[in-house]
Amino acid sequence: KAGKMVYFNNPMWPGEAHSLKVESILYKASSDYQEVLVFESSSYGKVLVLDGIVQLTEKDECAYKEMITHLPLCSIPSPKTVLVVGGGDGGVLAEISRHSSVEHIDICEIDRMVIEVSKKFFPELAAGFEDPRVCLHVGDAVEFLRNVPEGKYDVIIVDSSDPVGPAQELVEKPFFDTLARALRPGGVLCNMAESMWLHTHLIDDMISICREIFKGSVHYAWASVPTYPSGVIGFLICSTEGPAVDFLNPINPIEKLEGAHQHKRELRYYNSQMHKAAFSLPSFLKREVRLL
Ligand SMILES: NCCCN[C@H]1CC[C@H](N)CC1
Repeated sequence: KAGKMVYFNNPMWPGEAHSLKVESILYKASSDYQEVLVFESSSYGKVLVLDGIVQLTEKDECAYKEMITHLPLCSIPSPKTVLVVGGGDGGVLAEISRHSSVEHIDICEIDRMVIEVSKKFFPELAAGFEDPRVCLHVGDAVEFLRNVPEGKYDVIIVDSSDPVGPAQELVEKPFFDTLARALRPGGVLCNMAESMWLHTHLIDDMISICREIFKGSVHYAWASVPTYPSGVIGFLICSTEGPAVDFLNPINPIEKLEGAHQHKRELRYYNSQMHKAAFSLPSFLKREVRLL
């Protein structure tokens, strides 16, 4: 209700909750997959919530979408074909479209309601769907990837929700196998990889799986997102065997990116320094996920 605080607690972060003050509820319905809620908050703009978990707020969504997109796309020379798994709000699509080398973007989002709700309440993000290079597939990415030709993509971005609902399968080994098969040699995968403060077991499991499958390299990077539990979110960035990828030194410098895109929107979080810094990890994490 308006004026009330809404609390986000969840088995993914037992014993803690994050709260935001609600000015007004803008949308609330259940899709075939999850409950979809949009509300106007007092201090973070509009907020998109799926099954009681904050997915994005207007104030800080820039950090997540810019980093999950430009960390991989600025790491390889002229990426051409990109796949987004999830990402139904369109924010990542809008970021990918800044890269003039990209010729084709597939997106596979399971829940059509997320796309429609984003078009209505987050038009700046949903503008990503208007790019002529974008091809939308509504369905289960596990199924979609089974029918993708081997080595099709330069980059795959898994912009998923938490593995406690429709996204459960997206952190399991069989899915990573299909991702690796869909990438060309030297291709890059960038996955949402939860919080270093809350999920080191899950991160460790994901890194172990990726180390088996991606023989190029496996790195963990992170960004500050105040409305995500513990205020940070991580990214697992891997490359398949093939041309070496130096993730820590972006080769598509942001200046070029700034000039290349025809968008009037400037980047709000990503830049070359933040790119490099994102791979600097606290000692406890390096020990716990054996990234020493
Ligand atoms: N496309 C919007 C972001 C989706 N990813 C988020 C990662 C962290 C989660 N706790 C919530 C969703």
